[in-house]
Amino acid sequence: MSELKYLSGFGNEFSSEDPRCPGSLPEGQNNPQVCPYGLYAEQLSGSAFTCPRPTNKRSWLYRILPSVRHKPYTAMHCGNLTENWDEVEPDPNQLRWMPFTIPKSSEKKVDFVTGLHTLCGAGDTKSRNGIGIHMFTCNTSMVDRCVVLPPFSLSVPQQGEILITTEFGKMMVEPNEICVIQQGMRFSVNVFGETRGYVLEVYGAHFELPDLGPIGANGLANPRDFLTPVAWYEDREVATGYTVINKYQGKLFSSQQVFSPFNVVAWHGNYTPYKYNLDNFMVINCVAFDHADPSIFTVLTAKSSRPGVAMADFVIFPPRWGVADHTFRPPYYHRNCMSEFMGLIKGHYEAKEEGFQPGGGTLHSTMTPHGPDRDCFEKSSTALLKPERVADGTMAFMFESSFSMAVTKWGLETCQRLDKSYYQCWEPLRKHFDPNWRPSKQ
Ligand SMILES: O=C(O)Cc1cc(O)ccc1O
Ligand SMILES: [Fe+2]
Repeated sequence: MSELKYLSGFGNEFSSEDPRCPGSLPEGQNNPQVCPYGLYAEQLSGSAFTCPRPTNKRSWLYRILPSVRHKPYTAMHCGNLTENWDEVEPDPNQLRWMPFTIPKSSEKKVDFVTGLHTLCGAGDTKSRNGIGIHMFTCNTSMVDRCVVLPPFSLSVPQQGEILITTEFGKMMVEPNEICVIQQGMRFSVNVFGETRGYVLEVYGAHFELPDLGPIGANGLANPRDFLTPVAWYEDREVATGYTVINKYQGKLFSSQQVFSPFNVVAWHGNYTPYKYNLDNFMVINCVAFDHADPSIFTVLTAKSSRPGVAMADFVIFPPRWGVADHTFRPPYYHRNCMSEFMGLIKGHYEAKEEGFQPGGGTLHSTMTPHGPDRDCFEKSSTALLKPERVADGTMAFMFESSFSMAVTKWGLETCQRLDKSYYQCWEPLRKHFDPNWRPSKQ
C-alpha cells in the first residue's frame, strides 16, 4: 500500500479533493444547483447548527450517491456490545484484567465490529450523557461492511496496526497512535493479523485539546501533530449488498445498500476524523520536588458542562525524566472522585512492575483506594534520587472519567480475564510507623 497522505492540524477548516477529480469541491458556495462531476452535496453536522463559532463543527461531503440511499435499518445481534449498566451488581473493588484474549483466525474469523466487547461505562446515549469503554479483539478485515457510532470514539490500538477507511479518506493507525472517529462518521477497519485495542466512547462531547493555562502557547499535544486523512473515493457497486451497521441508542442496526459508502470525492469542513502519534506528546513534569497530578499528561479531554470536570480525559504516561528531589516519585496512594480505567500499550507501568500487562486493564472506581504495590513502595522510598529515565519503552494510558462506571457481565465474568488476586499486591504493605522518630538535627 502506497504511503497515505494526511492534513495536519487540530480542528482546522480543511478541504480536500481526490486528485482523480480536480475541481470537485464547489467554489464559493456549499450547495450549487449542480455540483461538479454530478456529485451530491451532503452536510455532516457534528454540533447544533446554533453552537457558538468555537464549538461549531460541520463538514460538507461531495459524494457519488447520498447516504440516504439505503434500505430500512433492522435490528441485529449486538454480541458483547452493550449499554446496559445494570447487568450485574455494582462492584467497587480494584479490578485488574489480564490481556484480553484475541480469537485465533484459524478457529473463528472475527472483524472489528464483531470483536467489540463492552467492559464498563455509565450514562445513556438517549440523553447523550455518558461513556462506554470497550475492548476490540479481532483477526479479520471488515468486508463490504462499515459501522457508524453515535458517540465520539477514541481508539487505542495495542497490538496490530489498523487501516481505517472513512468517508474522509484512509488512516493507518499503529500501536502508540490513537485515532478519533467522530459522531456519525462511517468507517470500516482492515487488520493484518491478530489485533487488539481499547475504545473510549463519549456520548455527548467532542474531544478537545486541554487548555494550557500557565504552561503557555505550546506543549502537551501540539495541534500540528494531529493528522486528518485526505479525500479518497471508490465508485464501487456491490450487487450482493453493502452493510452499514448503525449503533443507535446502544443497540446495533444494519441496513443494506448497493454501493460503497466511501464514495466521497471531495470534502471541506472542521468536523473530521484524525489520528495522533503519542511520541509527539511534549511532556511537562516536575523539575524540583513532589509528584504532579497526572492531568499534566492529558492528550485530549471531553468536557462535561461543569467547569474543569471531564466526561472523560485521555491521559498518557509517556517516557520522560524523573528528577524530583526528596520526593517519593511514583504515583501516590490515593482515592479519587473520578474513575480511572487504565490500559497498557507496551512495556510496564511504574506503579506495578508485574501483573498489569500490555493488552490488559485496570479499573479503580470512584473513591476506591489504590497506589503502588509493596515492591514499588519499598524501592522508591529508599532509592538514590538521581535523574532517571522513567517509563522508557512503555506507554500506559488512562481514561479518567467523572462518571461512576458499571462493569458489564462480560467484563466481570464472561471474558474470564479478571485477575482475582489483584488486591494481594497491596497485602504485603507493612507498617513503618515509629512513634520515637524525631526530626534529624541539621
Ligand atoms: O492510579 C494511577 O496509577 C494513575 C495515577 C498516576 C499518577 O501519577 C498520579 C495519580 C494517578 O491516579
Ligand atoms: Fe489513580
